Amino acid sequence: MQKGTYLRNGPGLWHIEDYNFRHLFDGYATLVKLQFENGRLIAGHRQIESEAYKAARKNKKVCFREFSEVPKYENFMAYVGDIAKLFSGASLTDNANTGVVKLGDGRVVCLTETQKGSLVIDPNSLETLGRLEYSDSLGGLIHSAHPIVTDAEFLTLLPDLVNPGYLVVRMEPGTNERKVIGRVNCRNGPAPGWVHSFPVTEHYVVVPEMPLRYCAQNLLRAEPTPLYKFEWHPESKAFLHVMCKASGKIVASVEVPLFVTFHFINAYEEEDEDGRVTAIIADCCEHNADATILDQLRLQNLRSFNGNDDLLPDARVGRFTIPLDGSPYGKLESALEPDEHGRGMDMCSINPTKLGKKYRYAYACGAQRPCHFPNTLTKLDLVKKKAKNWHEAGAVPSEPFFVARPGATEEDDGVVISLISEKNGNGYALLLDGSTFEEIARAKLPYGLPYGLHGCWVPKE
Ligand SMILES: CC1=C[C@H](O/C=C(C)\C=C\C2=C(C)CCCC2(C)C)OC1=O
Ligand SMILES: CC(/C=C/C=O)=C\C=C\O
Ligand SMILES: [Fe+2]
Repeated sequence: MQKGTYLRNGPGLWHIEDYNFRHLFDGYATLVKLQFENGRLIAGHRQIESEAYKAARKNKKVCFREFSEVPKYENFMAYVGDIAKLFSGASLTDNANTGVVKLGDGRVVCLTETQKGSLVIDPNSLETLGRLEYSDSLGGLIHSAHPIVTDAEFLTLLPDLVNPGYLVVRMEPGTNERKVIGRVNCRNGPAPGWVHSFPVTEHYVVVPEMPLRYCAQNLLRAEPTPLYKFEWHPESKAFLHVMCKASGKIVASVEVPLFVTFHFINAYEEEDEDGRVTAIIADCCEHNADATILDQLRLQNLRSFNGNDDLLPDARVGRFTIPLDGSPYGKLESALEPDEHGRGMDMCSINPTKLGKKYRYAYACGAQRPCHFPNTLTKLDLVKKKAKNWHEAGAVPSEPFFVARPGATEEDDGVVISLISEKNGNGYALLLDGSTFEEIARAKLPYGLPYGLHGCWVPKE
């Protein structure tokens, strides 16, 4: 196996003193590393030292606005003061608990939905080095938690809550300056749809406009609503916009069936026999247009599985077809029969060399029911429309992360890394063969780790 370090980020600490958080996404970020070297594995974990985390530790209470937790105000004036700080972003969290990416210039950055929560870390010591201060003046407070990162660029979306739309921006390695590629105006709705992630093809950026939209009112609330900072607007419909990366021009903007997704898997350009691009295909982990998955990720629900009740809402690989011939509608279908993966589907990865290109395989978490949370690792063959599943009773695996074998020519030639939380609270690192999906190795960890979200690979130079 290639020498290098797998890093995984995620919310990992869900209490301050005796106050317990309610939602999975509220936890203070915990970074985990698995360092592969000369056939040995060195593991470690560390809390990310965000301002939000440090302030909570110091003051023994929540001090910033997290995903659903907000500071408890001593009096009405304190509340009003905090609302004012919301508009400047000062009261928003920088708890970078969602993902971790390696930029083309070697910096490793942990991210969340807030722009201020872009924190540079040391991949060896896991030390928090400081904030990535964007040097442009694009402003805004939020961005997509999943930028598209390659050695050549960092692409992301900046939702505009005032004038509903999205800026598509690009940052070059070695700089902190995002430059605007173009802007998409929302087709409908009081606010932009949530953009936790978005897909790209070789030449285009796909901007999703989900009917699960940001909600300014919910942002101001002290108590969480069932959809947290969002609102479900089926009447506002759903759209996908396609922007040319080189010119910033919108080449398609189609209405699609209602959908709910956190994670796009990949996208690519479909060509006719003359090599002309006729359509864009975009795949995502789609929750059957049901936003209740967000509330299902409350810790009380996740921790209350009794072995019998089946509470995980159905999900599938949603495949969008976006025609580029000016037609007003796009299609949404299941890319394979959802029963292939137990009707659970999230936390996906692909071979990064296939980013934006026609691809065959994806790795994700599926379900072996009954369950409350995705509990299998699944390899999806999107050509044969088949899935191969890994499952161990009572275990919860985190996102399967694909690392190609050096010199590989086949798409699935590599290993899949996942961290497994066992029923008894212990945990281990699991390596599956990317091709056969059989176990290659497992390494028991000296202590259990919290569930985590997204990872990246930092090769050893
Ligand atoms: C995972 C994961 C974490 C996460 O969100 C965390 C925050 C702090 C999100 C905050 C917000 C929104 C979700 C909507 C708009 C406002 C704002 C408060 C920034 O989301 C995840 O999926
Ligand atoms: C854990 C999850 C979403 C994470 C977002 O980053 C979804 C699980 C759903 O089935
Ligand atoms: Fe995510």
